[in-house]
Amino acid sequence: MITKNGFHYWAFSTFLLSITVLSIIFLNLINKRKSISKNLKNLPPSPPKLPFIGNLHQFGSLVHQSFYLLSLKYGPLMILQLGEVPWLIVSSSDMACAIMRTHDSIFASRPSIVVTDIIRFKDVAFEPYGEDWRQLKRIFTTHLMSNKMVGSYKTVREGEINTLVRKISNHASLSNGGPIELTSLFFSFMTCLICRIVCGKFVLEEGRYHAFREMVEETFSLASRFSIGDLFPSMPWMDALIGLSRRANKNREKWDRLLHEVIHVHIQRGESDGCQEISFVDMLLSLRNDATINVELTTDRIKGLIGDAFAAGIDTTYITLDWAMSELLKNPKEMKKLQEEVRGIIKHNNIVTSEDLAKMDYLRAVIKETLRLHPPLPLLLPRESMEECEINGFTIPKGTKVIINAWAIGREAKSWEAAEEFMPERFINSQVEYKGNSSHLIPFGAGRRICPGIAFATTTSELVLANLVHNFDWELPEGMTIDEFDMSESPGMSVHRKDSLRLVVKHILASN
Ligand code: HEM
Repeated sequence: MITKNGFHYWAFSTFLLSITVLSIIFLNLINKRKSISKNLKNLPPSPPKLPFIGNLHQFGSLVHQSFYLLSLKYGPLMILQLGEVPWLIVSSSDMACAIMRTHDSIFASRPSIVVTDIIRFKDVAFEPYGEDWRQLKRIFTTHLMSNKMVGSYKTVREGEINTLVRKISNHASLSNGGPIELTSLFFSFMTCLICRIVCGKFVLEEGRYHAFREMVEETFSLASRFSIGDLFPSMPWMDALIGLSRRANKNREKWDRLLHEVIHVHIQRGESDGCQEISFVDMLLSLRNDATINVELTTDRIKGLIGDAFAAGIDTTYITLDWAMSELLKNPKEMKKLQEEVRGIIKHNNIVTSEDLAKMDYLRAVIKETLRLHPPLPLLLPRESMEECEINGFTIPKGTKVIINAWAIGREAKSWEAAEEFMPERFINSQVEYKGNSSHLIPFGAGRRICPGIAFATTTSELVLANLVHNFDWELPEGMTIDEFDMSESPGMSVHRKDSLRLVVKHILASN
């Protein structure tokens, strides 16, 4: 029972406690407000927002183009509120340089993304910055994508190019001038090539190619958008409600089964099964006992590394081929110049080989110009800051999610004359390289997170393109004028042509 005094004592202490708690909350609020307004004062500008959706209403399905238009008004560093989450959008080469070079160590992490978090194994591309990522990237770069390894894929690459050229020749001789669908040919070519390098020829022979192709298509369609959970983290259940989480989990299970089977088959066959091609999977399995590797190569990590090669290597490279051919058809003078270069160098053979590429400056310029105008990942891959820092007088808080608009940077008026035009000549005698110190040409990103597949992707694209323009003449489908040839983009994380590329193969070299 509470006495009168006791009651007073209880009431008084409750009163004191309440005052203390309220004061703490009040002081906290004031402090928070102070720190928010301190940060707000220095934050990059933002377009006006609507309640709840933020700036989501200000862009259409081609997000990189909408970001570009907004950046013309709000500047090269702007904050867009995507639902509940603020994102820093970077749209100039100077600001990209500040993020990916000057402050690279701060911006080298990746944010969590709902779908990729479900689908991925322990991989390189989406692993947050840290020792695990460092070790996995070293393995990926040294044992799959080093210049030496890229050189060693010569036979496989040229074999697949031969098959591609044969398919096109057959079409040309049988089709009576009907158009050939190049987009799906490029996709098949890249899937076969990556399959052979990563898993070995026998995987292709055993029909798993179709399974990989299906998986890559499904993964890209899933990973190509922000989920509701990314935009509104307070409502993660929405993704389950609309079935996205179930689709992503199903995709993960399918990858798991496929990769498990590939690893299991490799372990059973061993390296000494008489197959001449030592694949990336063989290499990874042998590295499990290598004392120089500073990370345990668990099955999850091996799956992650294989998954990266498929997810990062196929789509990006075949998109480059699609856009390069499209630009050459849209610009016949440039096509002629390229054919003259290639045919001038390759006089007697009908297959261009890796050794011939060194002499083809215009060809290299065509691929660079294609990647400037059509970076396959126009917004690169997202980054996240690990500390607060200051850029261009603005405060960028720790944990800021960052998008770098390579598509906009490829069109920046101060870096590129007649930026919208396809002019490969601009790269002849120019110092601009993908890995160079400038941040004008960044289709592969830059800094610690730079794409490890540059040498592989550029050699492969150059070689395919050289063979296509050397062996064949190309025209638009009958009745279509250059002005009618549609160069529209389709929405997504990787940006394809809206329509698949259909062209007429007009003439085949006599030697074929
Ligand atoms: C034209 C073809 C390609 C393009 C345009 C491209 C573009 C990119 C871009 C923009 C990034 C993010 C870079 C950043 O955050 O700064 C990236 C990362 C990556 N790419 Fe590529 N890529 C291509 C081909 C390849 C190939 C052939 C492979 C391997 C088979 C590959 C493997 C990777 C990996 C593993 C990462 C993650 C790197 C990391 O997070 O540290 N890419 N790529």
